[in-house]
Amino acid sequence: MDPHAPLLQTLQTLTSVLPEKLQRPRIGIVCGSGLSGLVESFREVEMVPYENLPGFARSTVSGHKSALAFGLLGEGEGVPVVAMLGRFHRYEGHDFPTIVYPIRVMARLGVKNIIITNAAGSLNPSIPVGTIVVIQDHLALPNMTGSNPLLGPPTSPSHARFLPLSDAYSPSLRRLAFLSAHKLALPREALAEGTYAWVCGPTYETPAEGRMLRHAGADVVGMSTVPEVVVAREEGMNVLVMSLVTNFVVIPERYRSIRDEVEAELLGKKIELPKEDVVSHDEVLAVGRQKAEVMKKLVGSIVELIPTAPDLQ
Ligand SMILES: O=P(O)(O)O[C@@H]1C[C@H](O)[C@@H](CO)O1
Ligand SMILES: Nc1nc2[nH]cnc2c(=O)[nH]1
Repeated sequence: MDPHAPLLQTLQTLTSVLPEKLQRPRIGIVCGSGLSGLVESFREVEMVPYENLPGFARSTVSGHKSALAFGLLGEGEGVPVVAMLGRFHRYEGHDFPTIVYPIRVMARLGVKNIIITNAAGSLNPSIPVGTIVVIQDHLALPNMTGSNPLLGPPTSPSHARFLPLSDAYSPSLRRLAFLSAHKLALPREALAEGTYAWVCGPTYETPAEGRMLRHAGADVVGMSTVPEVVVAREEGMNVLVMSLVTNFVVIPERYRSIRDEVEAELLGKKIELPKEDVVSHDEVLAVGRQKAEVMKKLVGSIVELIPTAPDLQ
């Protein structure tokens, strides 16, 4: 896809369908798997299906809708926001310009701060299922091995050819996440800080892959987000990422030994087998539903605080 061609048309379509007060959202939100319920706290919502927007693909993953939601969030007049209800993943077969196209649209609408959510597996025994992890850094194997979302000519002459990512995750926005958790009286363990590993998917990790990512310093792993972060940074946005831990990545301390089992069997002995877990997308969506309310409140509170932070304007 030529990423430039439909941008103007997308913007014209949005201007023609949106009331004036929703046309310049200040904050963008990306809803991860099972987290589209975030839109329930918007007021004066206008939904624009992706199929009506030139350049937008359709999400094919359950737990992801296919619409942009515009609305007002927070007390008083409210802050104009736009949310992606459904994102595009590389494993669905979308190319990078398509995956990040909505982020480029948000940037042209005037979004300066973006809150990206996702569902992720925990690699860290001290980060249990249900925790919301405020991401401080990432490990992107695809970026490092030839599948970087910025491959190819820059989309704009104003974009840096070599984008630094050492400052990708805004400390000011991360601060607001923890302040909000305090304001909402969430227990301390509801939130954690950590590093997100991006893998292409759609396969979940083998135990050896999970172990490697853990040893490499990742706390959670998922199949999205990093392309959006990279492009949001290229577009000059401040980025906050919050991962909802929906499962533990299966990393057994030791492998089940088929040889031991056979040898025991031959000696007439019985071996106690450890329970073997496998992760499923249904489990991922179920935890998303359980934690939807907390995530909604947290995002709402952060959105309300952003206009009060001078360095985020
Ligand atoms: O879109 P996100 O990253 O929230 O979705 C995660 C990663 C896969 O798309 C899916 C796997 O269960 O959930
Ligand atoms: N790669 C990956 N993505 C996920 N999304 C939700 N859980 C997981 C997981 O365990 N691994």
